[in-house]
Amino acid sequence: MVMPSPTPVRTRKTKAVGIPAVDLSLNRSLVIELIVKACEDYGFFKVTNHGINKEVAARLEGEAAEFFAKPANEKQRAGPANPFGYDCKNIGPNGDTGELEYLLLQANPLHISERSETISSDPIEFSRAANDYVKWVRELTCEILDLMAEGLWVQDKHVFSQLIRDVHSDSLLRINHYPAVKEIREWDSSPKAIGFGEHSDPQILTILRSNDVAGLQIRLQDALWVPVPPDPTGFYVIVGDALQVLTNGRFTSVRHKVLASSHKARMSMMYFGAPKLNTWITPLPELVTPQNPSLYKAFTWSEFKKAAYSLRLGDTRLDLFGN
Ligand SMILES: C=C1C[C@]23C[C@@]1(O)CC[C@H]2[C@@]12CC[C@H](O)[C@@](C)(C(=O)O1)[C@H]2[C@@H]3C(=O)O
Ligand SMILES: O=C(O)CCC(=O)C(=O)O
Ligand SMILES: [Fe+2]
Repeated sequence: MVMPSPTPVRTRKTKAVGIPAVDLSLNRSLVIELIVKACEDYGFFKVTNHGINKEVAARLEGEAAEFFAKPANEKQRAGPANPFGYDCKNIGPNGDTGELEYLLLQANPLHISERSETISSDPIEFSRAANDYVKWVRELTCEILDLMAEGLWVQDKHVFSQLIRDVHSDSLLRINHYPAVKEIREWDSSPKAIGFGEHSDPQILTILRSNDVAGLQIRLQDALWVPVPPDPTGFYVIVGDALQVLTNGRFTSVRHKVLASSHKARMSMMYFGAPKLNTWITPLPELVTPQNPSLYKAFTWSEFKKAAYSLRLGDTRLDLFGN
């Protein structure tokens, strides 16, 4: 009998590229320069020295781990996610699937505390942990958006962050759990299971934090995929479609995906910063010039969301709104 070769076979094209990292404690003008460059080249970067106490993420991660460890029938009490709550393997309303289970919540205290009743036997503790996390991560999102606005030389430095700060902002909190894969055959050339398929995030900015388990990959502009090393001490920043439009294409929303291929479960927590539903999303006037005419038609966040939810996960929805 011929045994399979023990040599790992590369099934997809990936590239060994360093992910941009920005130390937020550095000099402000250097931080701004690094952020703008990362958003133009990658639509993605890591932040370190962000000022968020590690206990804040650890508490929510602990609460979520307790929830995901429950028997399936108990978890289903918090679902299905249409669009909010718990779900397993189904992503969105149009037949997309992945090797994960998740909680998807609106990032406001009332919604979180109502939902906590079906998520935890100690709902007060769960909602405290989730609301605390959201509060800190929203601050970080706004700080980064202000740095971006400054780097783009727009007049109103809070032009992006005020959209997220609005009490009626449509921001979301998502906690994904990718169960461990029982057997990984290094020599197996079959494609790795898709945890979360290729897509861009529709919102303005996503702040992602994961445990120490790999799986996330981003797609570069030359279409090569880059694995993102997990770092529970940092936060990854993802430019969303709405920020691409607001910056008239100067920042690009990054396509990303998660491969489910580890012996250990991956847990990730995403805060998706979004405006309120009736906000107009249109390129900032400062970024529209005769040399750079507006690339997009004006639309409301509600119209864009409706389009996103009528499409599949991997579809490029911005094509529908181009000039
Ligand atoms: C297939 C879908 C799932 C999604 C809504 C959509 O119709 C297309 C966008 C998807 C996405 C990706 C980023 C976020 O995880 C998410 C919550 C979002 O706002 O857009 C998901 C949506 C979802 O899982 O409901
Ligand atoms: O789970 C992850 O690491 C990323 C998930 C993701 O991209 C999403 O939920 O939109
Ligand atoms: Fe995403």
